[in-house]
Amino acid sequence: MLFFYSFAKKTKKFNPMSVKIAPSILASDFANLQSEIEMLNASEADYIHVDIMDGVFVPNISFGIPVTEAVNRHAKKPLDVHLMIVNPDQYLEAFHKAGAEIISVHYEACDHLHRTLQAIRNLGCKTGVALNPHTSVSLLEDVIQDIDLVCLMSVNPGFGGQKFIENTYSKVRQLKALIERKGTSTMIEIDGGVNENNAPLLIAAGADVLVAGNFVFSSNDPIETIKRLKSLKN
Ligand SMILES: O=C(CO)[C@H](O)[C@H](O)COP(=O)(O)O
Repeated sequence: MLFFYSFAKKTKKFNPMSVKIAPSILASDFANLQSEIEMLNASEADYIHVDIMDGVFVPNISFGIPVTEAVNRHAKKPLDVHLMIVNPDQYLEAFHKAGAEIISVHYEACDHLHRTLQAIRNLGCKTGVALNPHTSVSLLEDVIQDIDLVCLMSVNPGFGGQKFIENTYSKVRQLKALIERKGTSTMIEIDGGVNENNAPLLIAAGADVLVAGNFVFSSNDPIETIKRLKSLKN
């Protein structure tokens, strides 16, 4: 519970009963990043989702440490940093210093996931593990107690604006069952193709955090879109 409230400390409006929304700035206007962050500050978003892509782990390059640091300078919401990179251990400290509150690494990119999670914890950040669509949640059985947030990829990582993969619902239910069986307070985050049609089903399956890129930033009124997503019930 303490963990839950510490995430909320930077958030002005906070309703513990509602799903949390993490707009992905991958879909924002990079030429106007400061005003995009100020828009998110004024919204009901819970986190700012920051996608780091290296062109190796995923077939796209987004931005890196200096941009994350610049975002953090203006952000009044916690940064939820998703590392889609190889050798994440090498950059954990740099992203911590750049302002990350949650650091998610990919299961598929870590040879020694337990060690990586300890390193994230030792920096004082919350630990996140992202799973590609083909990766089974059962692989987290022996490490779930060390994970604050599991990010289930509902698209193949690398690009915004892709179609949501329907198998995600079943993965959310499996992960929820694992978390309940192990008695951890791990949050379930969904990333990719989230919109107001699939969001209620994801919430019903057990999702705690919804990442939304294009659905928010391509809408006519992103602040209103975030509010609508946040008010959705299962
Ligand atoms: O991780 C990502 C892509 O790898 C993005 O965060 C994700 O795609 C969100 O964007 P959208 O909501 O537009 O799908």
